[in-house]
Amino acid sequence: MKPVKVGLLGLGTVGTGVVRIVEGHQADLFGQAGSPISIEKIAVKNMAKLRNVAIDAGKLTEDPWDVINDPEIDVIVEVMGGIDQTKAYILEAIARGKHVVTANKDLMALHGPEILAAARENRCDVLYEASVAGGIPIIRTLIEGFSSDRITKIMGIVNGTTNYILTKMSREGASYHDVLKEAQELGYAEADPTSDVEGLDAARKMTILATLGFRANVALEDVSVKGISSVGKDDIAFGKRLGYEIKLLGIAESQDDFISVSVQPTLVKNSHPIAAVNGVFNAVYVYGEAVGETMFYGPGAGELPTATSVVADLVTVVKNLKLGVNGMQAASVFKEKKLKTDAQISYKNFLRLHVEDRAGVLAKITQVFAEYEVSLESVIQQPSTEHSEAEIIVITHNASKAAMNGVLQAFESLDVIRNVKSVYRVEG
Ligand SMILES: NC(=O)C1=CN([C@@H]2O[C@H](COP(=O)(O)OP(=O)(O)OC[C@H]3O[C@@H](n4cnc5c(N)ncnc54)[C@H](OP(=O)(O)O)[C@@H]3O)[C@@H](O)[C@H]2O)C=CC1
Ligand SMILES: N[C@@H](CC=O)C(=O)O
Ligand code: NA
Repeated sequence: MKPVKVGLLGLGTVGTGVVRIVEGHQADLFGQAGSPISIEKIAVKNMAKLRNVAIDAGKLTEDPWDVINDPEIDVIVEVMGGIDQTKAYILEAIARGKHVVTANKDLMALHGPEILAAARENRCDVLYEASVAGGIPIIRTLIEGFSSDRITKIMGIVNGTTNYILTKMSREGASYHDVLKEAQELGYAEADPTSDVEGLDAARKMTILATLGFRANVALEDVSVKGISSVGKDDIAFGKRLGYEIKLLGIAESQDDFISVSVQPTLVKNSHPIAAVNGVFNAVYVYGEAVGETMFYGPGAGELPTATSVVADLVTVVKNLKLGVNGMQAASVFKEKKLKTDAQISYKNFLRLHVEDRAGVLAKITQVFAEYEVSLESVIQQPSTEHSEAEIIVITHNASKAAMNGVLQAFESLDVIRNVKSVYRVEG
């Protein structure tokens, strides 16, 4: 039987896993897809590099166009990363009638609608399960599993690198920089890890999840983003004492079709299942009006978990080829996008303030909260290590983002406050 011919763009962490699974699971893949699958060509940056998997050197090329332009290739698997040039390769592949499987969230978050429209027009599949939460089949779940429900909240740990860093900082008191280096060595981090630690990678993934979950085209610029580079060991320790873990959470919410999407370090109550997600593991919590609470858990990065999702998409493409239905999935994005204003977005907050240690300070601070109608759940005061200074920890009830911005601005000119050490969203 003629195999389905695959062209691979990239043979790094994920590409190596794809080769291993396609080679190692041939019989199972054949059983499921109904055709043999053969990797025919592989584009890499440097052909001289030593590889971690046995490869016929004749299959390698340093020019991705050799793969795209090959009329024998049926499916392009893009696991090399990059945005503009990679988009050009993918659009040309689609124009030539090739199906595409990609792990590239950067590309899908920025240009997904354009690429998917081109795919529909050319009756091609473009599948991207590996782009969000590595080995967790969350994209399929949102498109198919929840097609009958209205989703109102998606909350996720969707970046393995930062969860690995925060876990090691919390459990072992490890240094941020040492653990980041370790995550890079393990193949979890992006080529430029700034996008992991500053939250951009998670924001790209939340753009994709919110688009699919709320069925409206959410854009990357709609996501407010804060990363973990300013999270200190003392924040983690304070959180722990109060019964919280700090996690980099992506949070997408929809109320009456008005949506908000954000990524930020968040204090998560220990009793919430997402607080127990550690190391490189990811989890996506989805709340649907009918189904209620659900949560999906698994490895978010790394060679074989990510490649599992890539190859599962490849099997879907081959099954669709058998059925003659490639590129014919119903569009699941059909709603007009309506974004919440800061006055409509509300959540609990944790604040750590360094203040002057004298009578009347607490009253002045609580007065500011009262002026902005922010009510408080708890206030704790303790001596600071600095002379004549006290530390105040406040947890608010749900308060609008607009009101909290007002409070923080007022604190800038409040003489008794020496320093707003940290402000975190609180969940759970
Ligand atoms: N690592 C992970 O856990 C996950 C990664 N992803 C995504 O998967 C993609 C790949 O990630 P990963 O495998 O970690 O990346 P790597 O950096 O490990 O691998 C990239 C591969 O692409 C090749 N490559 C890069 N640029 C070019 C180019 N211009 N022409 C030809 N080949 C090129 C490199 O060649 P050479 O080997 O010669 O340098 C390398 O083989 C990215 O989009 C990433 O965001 C998604 C989920 C998880
Ligand atoms: N760098 C990413 C890789 C997977 O998408 C992460 O750490 O999650
Ligand atoms: Na996934």
